Amino acid sequence: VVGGEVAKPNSWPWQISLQYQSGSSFSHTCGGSLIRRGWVMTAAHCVDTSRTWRVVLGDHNINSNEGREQYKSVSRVYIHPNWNRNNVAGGWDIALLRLSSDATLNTYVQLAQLPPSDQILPNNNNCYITGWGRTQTGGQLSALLKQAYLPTVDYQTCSSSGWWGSTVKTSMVCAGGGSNSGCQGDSGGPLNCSVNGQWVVHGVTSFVSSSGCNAYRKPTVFTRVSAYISWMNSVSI
Ligand SMILES: CC(C)c1ccc(NC(=O)[C@H](Cc2ccccc2)NC(=O)[C@H](CCCC[NH3+])NC(=O)C(F)(F)F)cc1
Repeated sequence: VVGGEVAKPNSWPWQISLQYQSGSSFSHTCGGSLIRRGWVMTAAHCVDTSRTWRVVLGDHNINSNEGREQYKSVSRVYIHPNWNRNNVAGGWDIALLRLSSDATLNTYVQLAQLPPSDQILPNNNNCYITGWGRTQTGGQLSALLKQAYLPTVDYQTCSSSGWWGSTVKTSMVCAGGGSNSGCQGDSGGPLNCSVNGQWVVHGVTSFVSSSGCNAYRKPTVFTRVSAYISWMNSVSI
């Protein structure tokens, strides 16, 4: 997350850290959202390589064990069948992870609220991106979970010339486009939007401009969750 601030610990209790085994330890690679006690929603591009994954729930500092974490291995990865790893602009950048055992829900670990099928937010809706991703283009991961105010940019604007043009599809959500943005390592994490006074996960962090994470008029692009509700239900969730 470029810009924004360190989040109050466990204030986004559905946020998870997706980590892969490297040697004898695990490394953070992406974010995700706990959507059922045994299921995590993340980006397809996060899991389209075969690795040993683990999901950390209830985390704040990914480099230390603060006692609130739950560590889960992943028993199965469901990548959207239409995902094309050579074309992130094609969309379909969504995947579900079946956990080896159910999470325990408590103050630090809660389920995300998902939107109704095909709900589209208005322009400039109040949203926050959260994650442990790089804090600058080419910078380092954040040890502490960060949040940044990232209001939605509607499709008409986001797909116009000077913005993303035809790279962005209606199955995506744009947010930001100013000094705040997502960045590598935030992939798969939630775009948390305030709807009727509740936080609803409307986006899965998908891509930023290759000329820089917070490039002007290149909002962070998210998979639009409301476009995939039926697919997620079909994965026997
Ligand atoms: C033109 C279109 C096909 C397109 C292709 C690629 C991108 N962006 C990218 O590929 C930039 C590259 C990058 C590297 C370093 C620093 C900044 C940006 N990376 C990204 O946007 C990666 C997803 C890559 C998926 C494909 N493997 N996502 C993210 O960094 C995140 F966290 F914002 F979601 C954007 C659009």
